[in-house]
Amino acid sequence: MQAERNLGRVMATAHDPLSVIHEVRQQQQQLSVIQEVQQQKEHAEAQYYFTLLSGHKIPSVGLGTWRSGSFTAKAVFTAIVQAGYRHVDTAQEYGIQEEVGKALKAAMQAGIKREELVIASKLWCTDSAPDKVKPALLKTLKELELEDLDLFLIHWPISLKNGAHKPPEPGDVLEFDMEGVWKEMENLVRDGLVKDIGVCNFTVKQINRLLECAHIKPAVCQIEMHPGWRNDKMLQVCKKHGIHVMAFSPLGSTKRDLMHEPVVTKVANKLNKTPAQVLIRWGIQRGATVIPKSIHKERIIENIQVFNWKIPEEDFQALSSIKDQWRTMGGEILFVNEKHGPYKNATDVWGDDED
Ligand SMILES: NC(=O)C1=CN([C@@H]2O[C@H](COP(=O)(O)OP(=O)(O)OC[C@H]3O[C@@H](n4cnc5c(N)ncnc54)[C@H](OP(=O)(O)O)[C@@H]3O)[C@@H](O)[C@H]2O)C=CC1
Ligand SMILES: O=C1CO[C@H](CO)[C@@H](O)[C@@H]1O
Repeated sequence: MQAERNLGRVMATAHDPLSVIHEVRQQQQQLSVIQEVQQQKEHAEAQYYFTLLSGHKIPSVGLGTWRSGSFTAKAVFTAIVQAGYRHVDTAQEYGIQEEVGKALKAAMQAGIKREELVIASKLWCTDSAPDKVKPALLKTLKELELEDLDLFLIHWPISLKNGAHKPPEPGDVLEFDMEGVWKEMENLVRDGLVKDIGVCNFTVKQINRLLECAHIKPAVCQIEMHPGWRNDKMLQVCKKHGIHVMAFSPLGSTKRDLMHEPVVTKVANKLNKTPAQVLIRWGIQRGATVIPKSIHKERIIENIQVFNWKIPEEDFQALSSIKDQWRTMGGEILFVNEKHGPYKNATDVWGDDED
């Protein structure tokens, strides 16, 4: 608009015809750059959101906060105010929700509106019992200093007793009342405390069981997903039911060096992007929201520069062909190979809960 006004002013006031032509050309160039930037911005914004079953929008990139420790508040504030993130993923279990809350408050004081933000948290296993769901949510809201939450997820399809060991021991595991817990999750939506509800780490069988008893379908299923653990079956099943997938540990977390995987570095070099950007973009192109964690400003910014470019089909296929497939999440917390845990082993997706 400003360039258009300037252009009009030049036309109206200039006397020398040659200088008028020169200035008009300059202004036209300026105008087309502005238009291009505006189009790119709109394009990036359009790419930044997916729509959930409820009709609410969810960003395709969010900031992960697990293990962010004392750097959490700074990382969250940087992500929102300096890097343009509008989605933060956290959990009661991470022990940093008060830090997240401080950063959200500061971001809102800096002019970000609450309704622009999608804040997700999770119900920890020691609260995975019907009578504990609402108190757990209220505690989370208090820590985050929010009146409502955008997304509340069952963290694991498992119930643990209070004071369970970390990692839990077999004697810590209780019967998981999926139907009862989900009913209480639904009540949170009805009470206006939560906009959308969902699950994490569910197996295909558990998703199917949940769909049989749910009155409100899970909007989101958060699972480990990256080229080293594609999780194809879960992705397919979720897509079939319109459940949006949120990919955790998209960079391989701290256990898997995906950023030096030859195919990842090859594609990154070819596209002139970083390995992290290629991994994040790969998840988005599969239709998922991706939640990389970083406490470093330059990486936080880098990890959201994943719009206005695409991984070409042949490179996408190459990234989707890594043979060595295993989840980074599981073994260390005894959810894998545990009688009551969801998975039989690190490559199982169906789960043994009904075997
Ligand atoms: N629902 C669930 O059960 C689970 C949910 N999650 C969620 O998913 C989020 C992401 O997963 P997470 O396991 O943390 O792992 P990520 O795959 O996001 O990897 C995080 C690691 O990558 C580093 N890193 C980040 N960006 C870059 C970059 N551009 N270049 C190089 N290194 C980088 C980080 O270091 P640094 O911080 O030093 O930059 C950190 O060591 C979690 O934080 C959590 O919110 C995770 C696991 C389970
Ligand atoms: O999100 C996650 C990260 O931290 C937890 C352990 O404390 C995991 O269980 C989990 O799934």
